[in-house]
Amino acid sequence: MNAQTHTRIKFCGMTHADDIALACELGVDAIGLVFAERSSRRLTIEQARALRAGIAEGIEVVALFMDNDAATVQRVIDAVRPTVLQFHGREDEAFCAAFDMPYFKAVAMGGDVAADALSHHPRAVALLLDSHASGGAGGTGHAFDWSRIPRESARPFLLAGGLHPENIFDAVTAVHPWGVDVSSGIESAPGEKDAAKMRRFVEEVRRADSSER
Ligand SMILES: O=C(O)c1ccccc1N[C@@H]1O[C@H](COP(=O)(O)O)[C@@H](O)[C@H]1O
Repeated sequence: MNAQTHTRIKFCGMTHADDIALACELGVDAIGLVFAERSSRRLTIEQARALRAGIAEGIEVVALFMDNDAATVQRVIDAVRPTVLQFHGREDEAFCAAFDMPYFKAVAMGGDVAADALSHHPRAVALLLDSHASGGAGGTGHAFDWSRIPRESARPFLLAGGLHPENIFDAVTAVHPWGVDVSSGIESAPGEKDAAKMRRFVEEVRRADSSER
């Protein structure tokens, strides 16, 4: 039995104000804005500032970076005012912690997973387990083998990678993550969120939460 009754939900790669309004209405916990250079969901600072204005109070605003330089990260912090940073590349702990903000750090679960992978980045608020191999890029849209998640980890983690409305119930009931993070699984095309998928994703997480009580 899982003591946690509310799995946190992060919708990532939001690019349109009306999708953000729906995400807020659906009660997600966090909204991700992407600044990774090679992403089809990448925003300019001006776009992100406009979208940020539509994010309801109390919802975490997560700025996602992948090996961006420190000056870019600081510019985004100053202009967009995220509440959490997410580092999805090869950033080391000193880099991630230098901005003096809460952060999520992506851990590559797709290749050889080091036995102590979940003990890295002790200052991260949560680790984010994604399906890319070490050194590769995240946001692949593919799931990894969830049985690779070390059972003894006491760290909070967000499950990510290839989640969608059809597999999220199984994911939550099998893995009991602190939170889940989804991008392509609630889209109709890269960067284009799908309202029906967004709704079903949230419903399925809440159905899994109820079944755990
Ligand atoms: O969303 C992106 O475009 C992205 C770009 C570069 C690195 C990570 C990215 N997104 C994150 O990737 C995972 C999994 O995404 P998906 O659901 O499999 O599409 C998730 O943590 C996103 O935040």
